[in-house]
Amino acid sequence: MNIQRIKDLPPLPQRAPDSHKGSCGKVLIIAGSPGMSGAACLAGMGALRGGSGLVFVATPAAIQSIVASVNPCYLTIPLELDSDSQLTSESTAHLLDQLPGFDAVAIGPGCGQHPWVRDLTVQLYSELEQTLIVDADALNSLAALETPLPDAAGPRILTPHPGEFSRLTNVSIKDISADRETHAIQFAQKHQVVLVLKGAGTIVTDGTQLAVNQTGNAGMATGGTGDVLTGLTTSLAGQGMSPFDAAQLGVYLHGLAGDFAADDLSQPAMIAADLLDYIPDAWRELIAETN
Ligand SMILES: NC(=O)C1=CN([C@@H]2O[C@H](COP(=O)(O)OP(=O)(O)OC[C@H]3O[C@@H](n4cnc5c(N)ncnc54)[C@H](O)[C@@H]3O)[C@@H](O)[C@H]2O)[C@@H](O)CC1
Ligand SMILES: Nc1ncnc2c1ncn2[C@@H]1O[C@H](COP(=O)(O)OP(=O)(O)O)[C@@H](O)[C@H]1O
Ligand SMILES: [Mg+2]
Repeated sequence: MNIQRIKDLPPLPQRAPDSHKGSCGKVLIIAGSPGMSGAACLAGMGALRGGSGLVFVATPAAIQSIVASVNPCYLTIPLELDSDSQLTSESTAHLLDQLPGFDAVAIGPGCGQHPWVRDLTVQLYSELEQTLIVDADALNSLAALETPLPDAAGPRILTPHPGEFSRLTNVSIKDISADRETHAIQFAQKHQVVLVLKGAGTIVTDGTQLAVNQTGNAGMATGGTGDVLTGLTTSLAGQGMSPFDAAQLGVYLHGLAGDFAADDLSQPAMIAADLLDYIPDAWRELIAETN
């Protein structure tokens, strides 16, 4: 199959003067667990900085107050767990009832490898009609399945780093690193997903198109930067961008924010939360370039 190499960025989501929070995308991020509340916060704030009109973060009830206290701009939904680490039936019903109202959904950052994460990931992967961004422990849940990936009811964007991709494919990190493009394209074709293979020169491919990202730097090799990307990509998908375009633009903006952060703060000192403070500069540069 001929692969189309994409060099140009897609058009940016438009924000009409009469836009309101109901027209800029409403997204849901399912993230976090005790000890990893930060991943939920970083992903939620990444979605806010991406431009979403409304961001909801669903997180285990035990850490809801921690997550909510970090930023007042997203809303939180408590996930009630039973003694088997499963969602209670009331909590499942409450979450599923709200799903049709979201424009895009993400699952995985900081969720840990618990039964509720595995079951909810599989259910959303197969049944959600909107774009689903699958990251971190949701990827690990898919990798642990004894069956092939389920058929998906809607577009899927998978955002593994090489370690997660290795678990998904049963190919060693060394072999993946030797030919990142081929492994990414084959996976995207086989599973009909947009695959974002992270790391220096992040690859975005849907199996027919391929973009190799040119922004970003080694200062981004610090915990939590991927969680910010999940939020950003979910936000762009929720603003109506196609899954491939949302992934390509999200990765580009994320890396550009990282480059601005490194310029000001240095690669060693920058941390994931700094990316959130530099996404505005990245947006400004992109908006100026396209005007
Ligand atoms: N503040 C927080 O709450 C944070 C929570 N996190 C969560 O921590 C959990 C574990 O995720 P981790 O990703 O840390 O652990 P993993 O065990 O999934 O992956 C880490 C390993 O993957 C490999 N790897 C990653 N990037 C690579 C690259 N570019 N090239 C080659 N190999 C690479 C390395 O072997 C590395 O040790 C997830 O739920 C994640 O979302 C992290 O996102 C860090 C921040
Ligand atoms: N050397 C690097 N150059 C460019 N980008 C990098 C580099 N190292 C890490 N990144 C980026 O940082 C992010 C790390 O994501 P991930 O490994 O999921 O981190 P975490 O799970 O800790 O949030 C990815 O977007 C990745 O592309
Ligand atoms: Mg990650």
